[in-house]
Amino acid sequence: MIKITDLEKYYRTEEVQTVALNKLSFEVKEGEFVAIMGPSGCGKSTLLNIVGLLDDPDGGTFIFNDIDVTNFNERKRANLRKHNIGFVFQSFNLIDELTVFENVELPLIYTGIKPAERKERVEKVLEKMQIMHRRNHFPQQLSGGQQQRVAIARAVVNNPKLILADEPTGNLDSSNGNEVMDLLTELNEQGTTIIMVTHSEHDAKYSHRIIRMLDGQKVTENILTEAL
Ligand SMILES: Nc1ncnc2c1ncn2[C@@H]1O[C@H](COP(=O)(O)OP(=O)(O)OP(=O)(O)O)[C@@H](O)[C@H]1O
Repeated sequence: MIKITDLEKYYRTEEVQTVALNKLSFEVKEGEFVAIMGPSGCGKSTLLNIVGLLDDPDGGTFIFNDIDVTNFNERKRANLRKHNIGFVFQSFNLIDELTVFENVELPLIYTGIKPAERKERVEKVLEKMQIMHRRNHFPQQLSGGQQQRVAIARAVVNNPKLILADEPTGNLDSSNGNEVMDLLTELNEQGTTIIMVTHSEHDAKYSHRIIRMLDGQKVTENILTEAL
């Protein structure tokens, strides 16, 4: 599904140039659950932004679903992104002014789904995430664990092939964190490919494979289990 070869990304300010990704290469197959680990500043978020088609690399190639997307412009990237990729962030990134239902409905509006079908799909995913009883609440009225369940509902409502999760349990206690990891595992078992950045060895154990990074490069890879 993903083939990255010699990926490079630089950040330039007037005085200095930071190498965020230094000829990084790896592959992720459809159905895999991959964890990415490494110290602060090693380039994990930069990598996730490129894989999520939110940013473009300065060198190397990126193949997504057999398409070379390395030089896609923003319009083409956005189109591919909204149909194929769901995002889950550490800080949930829900819109405070919208209800639970409206937050989850938003990606369906972007992809042009009609209201009746939107209602059906949002309700189905809220049921699945066991948050239906809070459908008319606003994010601030929910616990952290509930907010992350809403964020996962929003990430999956368009049935993306790929979920990118950036420290999804970073703001949760261990019981809510485990619940989120169980949800991600369940989605993976149903066929969704997952790439998760984490600082937690505990969370990384839910994955099939751990890629460890240092200074913008891959240093090791541990295979834990085979993907289904
Ligand atoms: N917008 C930016 N401008 C300048 N430098 C940046 C920018 N974004 C990231 N960097 C630098 O690029 C390098 C990689 O950053 P990145 O955020 O990808 O690391 P990370 O592994 O995700 O870190 P963390 O675990 O702390 O989130 C760091 O040295 C960082 O300071």
